[in-house]
Amino acid sequence: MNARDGGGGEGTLGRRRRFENSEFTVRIYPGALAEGTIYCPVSARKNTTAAEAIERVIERLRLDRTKCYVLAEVKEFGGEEWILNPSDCPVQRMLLWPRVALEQRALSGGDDYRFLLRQKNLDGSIHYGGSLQMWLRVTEERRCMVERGLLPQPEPRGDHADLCRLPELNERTLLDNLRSRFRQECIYTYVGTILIVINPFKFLPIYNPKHVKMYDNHTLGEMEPHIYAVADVAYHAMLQRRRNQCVVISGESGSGKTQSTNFLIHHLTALSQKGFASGVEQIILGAGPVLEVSK
Ligand SMILES: Nc1ncnc2c1ncn2[C@@H]1O[C@H](COP(=O)(O)OP(=O)(O)OP(=O)(O)O)[C@@H](O)[C@H]1O
Repeated sequence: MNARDGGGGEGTLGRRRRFENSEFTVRIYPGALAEGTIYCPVSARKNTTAAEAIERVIERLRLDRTKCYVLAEVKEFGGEEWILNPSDCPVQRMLLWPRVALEQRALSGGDDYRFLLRQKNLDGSIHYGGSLQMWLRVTEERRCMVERGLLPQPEPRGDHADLCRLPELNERTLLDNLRSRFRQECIYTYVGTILIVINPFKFLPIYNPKHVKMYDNHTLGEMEPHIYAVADVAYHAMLQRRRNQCVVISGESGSGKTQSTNFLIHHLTALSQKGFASGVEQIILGAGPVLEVSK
């Protein structure tokens, strides 16, 4: 869970008001209700109700509106599910979770705690549609098949990973597409061979060795947009054409140019060393601050 402050303020009252206005990201796992989606991040405040959060998930994942949905809170992997009333506030429930569940969601440890989206039957009973473990296993297997090129890369619902593929291109559709992807934590979007990055200002678990391997030797656009894909194309073009390659990174101050450069260098050194640590990445990164002062 991440909180973004809604404004200034001083003292206890100010801090409390700021907290009341803080926006949190609640991850809602739709399970079998939305194929290919692990979780749907929803922005919520302390007083956002379960009904409102569900409405946002329905909208984002384009779920069947004729069905009735509820949120279930799980505190133990595979354990009992507590169904929230429509007026319950998920953020308030999350604030009772241990710190590890709130702060280290990308790591292990807090992963037992989560909200699931469940379908409610007409008679009021809950349609469970298989266990979460089973569904996560199926999703993981599908993801592996996509990685190996045996299944096509699914596009986030209603979104385009390449703005060139927007059926109608104007400022509004373009910004809507970027916003919608950003809300699903897809910070990268292509415009042909150009990569747009929106600074998430938070750690995303998309820069690990698994991703380095995943983007190794693929043509641009084949996989979900990523800075590693750009680095990969430049690296292989350099090898094939035996010519220097250039990646231009531009943006306003604080937009993430340095971070993007670091990720780029990380991928290039990982590709060139193929697992052999030579310290070259640290040497190149170490030169960064020196080069930046001469900007
Ligand atoms: N991909 C990213 N993932 C997570 N956080 C990021 C990412 N990109 C940028 N950030 C965050 O944004 C901050 C600013 O990014 P960065 O220093 O790269 O900006 P910059 O464009 O190089 O700024 P300047 O032009 O002022 O040097 C980083 O310290 C980091 O916290």
